[in-house]
Amino acid sequence: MSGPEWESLEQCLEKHLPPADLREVKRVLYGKETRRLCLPTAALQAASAGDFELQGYTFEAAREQLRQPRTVRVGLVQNRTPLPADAPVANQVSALHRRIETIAEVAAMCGTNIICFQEAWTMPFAFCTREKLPWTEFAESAEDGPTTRFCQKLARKHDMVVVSPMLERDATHGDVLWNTAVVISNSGTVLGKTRKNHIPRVGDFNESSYYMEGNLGHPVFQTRFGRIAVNICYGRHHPLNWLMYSINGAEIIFNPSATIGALSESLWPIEARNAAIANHCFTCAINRVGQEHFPNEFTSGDGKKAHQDFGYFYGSSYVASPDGSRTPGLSRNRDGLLVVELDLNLCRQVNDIWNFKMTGRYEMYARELAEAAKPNYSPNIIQEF
Ligand SMILES: NC(=O)NCCC(=O)O
Repeated sequence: MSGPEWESLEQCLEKHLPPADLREVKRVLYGKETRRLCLPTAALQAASAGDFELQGYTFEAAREQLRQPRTVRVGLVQNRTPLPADAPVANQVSALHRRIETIAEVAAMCGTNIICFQEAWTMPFAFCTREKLPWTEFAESAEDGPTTRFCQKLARKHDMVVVSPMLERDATHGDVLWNTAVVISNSGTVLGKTRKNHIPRVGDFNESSYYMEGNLGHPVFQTRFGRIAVNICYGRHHPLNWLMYSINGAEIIFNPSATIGALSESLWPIEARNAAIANHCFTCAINRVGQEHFPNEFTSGDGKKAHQDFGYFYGSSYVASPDGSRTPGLSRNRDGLLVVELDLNLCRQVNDIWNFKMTGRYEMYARELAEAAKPNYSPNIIQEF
């Protein structure tokens, strides 16, 4: 399994394919070509000085007679944890705040309207360890914890909606922890929060030791720049999870993630993209980068020797559009900001072509699922003997 030495699929294709083949391969792999977005020189220089990748693309929609284009710029941030996992908790959080502040500054220079960070962005992804301290100390109030206050400042300063996926401690309701994304309006107001609905129990993803499945359903947030939802990481393997955000009207669904190459790299380009196609919406897949080492060895009951790291977080963040096209991914090995311009009119335009909302047999599925979820359900198999 490749680590940082293999930069990206795109770079590999570009290196090895003659231009005519590359064009055809990209057409098949990525759909209609996304145009590169012209980004300000000052932003490119600041990204280079800050040692992170900056890429920009744009998805176009047809001009309509009665509706103006609904153009929005989203910013996807992928990053390493700047300090080692055994540094003091407060130092790790503040180093991450500083890193994100720098990247958000560049996002603002690129005209970003909605920015989203990676899953549990204020901490190392320590859920592999199953240890409680110090990792539970990274949890904060979603409403007024230091990270939310930090994001409110960013939102106000840059007139930007901020999606902040973090470990939540709900002190009002039994001090319970949740894997949450806080959505902060461009005015700086906390618009609300959403919680991870599906908790992995695979490999070293021992997250159920920390929090339960979310209890807030599938909220969609009406922002000044469009209706958005957040399907946190492992939720992307559940098509019905995407569907429910879409049924509630999401035009853009963010998928902040933390996932490693050995487990999911071959699924990564497919799942969020398929969700964009199936639900006539834009999806934004964000993954963290690098390898995180933990002070103590851990095992996960899967026969592997005790180890101190999770594996390689392969970045590769990208945006997919309702017409099935997608941007190239950010690299597998660098911090990065992907700025993508979307015309939200494309959601309805593709809906009118493919009609998945119209042809979806929701009432039939609802009836059959209600039956299938009963303990005495007997699967509808017809057989000769
Ligand atoms: N963070 C998380 O849910 N990871 C699970 C692994 C995956 O879904 O690829």
